[in-house]
Amino acid sequence: MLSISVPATSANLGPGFDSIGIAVDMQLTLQVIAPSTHWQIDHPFGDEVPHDERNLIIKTALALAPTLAPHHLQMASPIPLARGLGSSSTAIVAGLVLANELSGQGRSLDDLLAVATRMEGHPDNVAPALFGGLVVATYVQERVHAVKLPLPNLFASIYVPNEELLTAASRDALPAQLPFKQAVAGSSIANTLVAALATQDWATALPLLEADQFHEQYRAKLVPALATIRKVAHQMGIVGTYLSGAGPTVLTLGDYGQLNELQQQLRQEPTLTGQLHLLPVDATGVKVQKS
Ligand SMILES: Nc1ncnc2c1ncn2[C@@H]1O[C@H](COP(=O)(O)OP(=O)(O)OP(=O)(O)O)[C@@H](O)[C@H]1O
Ligand SMILES: N[C@@H](CCO)C(=O)O
Repeated sequence: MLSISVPATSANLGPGFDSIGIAVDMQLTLQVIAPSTHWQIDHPFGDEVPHDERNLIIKTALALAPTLAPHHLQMASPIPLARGLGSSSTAIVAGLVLANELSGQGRSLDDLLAVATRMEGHPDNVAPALFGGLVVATYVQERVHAVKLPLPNLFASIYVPNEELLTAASRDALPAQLPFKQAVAGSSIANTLVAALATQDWATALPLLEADQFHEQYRAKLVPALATIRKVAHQMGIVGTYLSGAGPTVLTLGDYGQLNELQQQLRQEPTLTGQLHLLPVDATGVKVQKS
């Protein structure tokens, strides 16, 4: 039996808009049950997510391998939909890897990254979903350039609000243009963040995660939990909180003990009625098992 697992991912890390992402240890798993007369995928998401070839996993697989024979599939995933934890990227990566395995195309992960980025529009979720860890990537002139950085020995405190926020809706909140001065400041902050992440200089990196100029200030009104969690964390001397992907999830990077204490405080906040997770980084990315 073929089994594929793909980690959730958190994009942007503040100023790394559309280009930095980190994989966390929360996995979508996809199993191939058997060949079938038609495509069918069993999953726990109800009618919101299709069970036939309109499903994003199957649509993606057929985009890569249009003549693929139909199969009965089973998907399980604790990754919430449209919450900023890369659910659409996990589906795209699972679909591409499924097609690659079943068709025997033998494409490399770099090749799959190029296809996945074209489908998703930016590489910040799909790159760490494929490679694991912390990845900095860009998509220019139809080419993806991706660099995996040394694995951070960090944990993620993840607050998932109860309400969905579709990426498309969250991108609608962004301005069409940025003043030149703000763009230069944003770029200098992002450059320094990447240098700090690459050298594992957390004292520099963690405050810069909170210094984004590109998107958070425009999206903050959609995600009141961002200000609440930053305030509680700052009162405890903890920095490193940002809007995960397009939101509404809010993520704080840090060490396990510190984040455990943070979560105890967050549980006392009456407005934070969503789910809390405390997870390690996923180092591996997509995994394929054959038995
Ligand atoms: N496992 C899945 N199987 C099929 N479709 C999925 C799956 N996961 C996500 N999707 C589709 O992707 C949509 C969510 O994509 P969207 O880009 O808005 O959010 P996200 O990927 O969870 O967040 P972000 O990109 O900000 O991290 C869902 O509404 C659903 O249509
Ligand atoms: N970089 C993307 C991530 C969600 O796909 C955004 O913030 O809109």
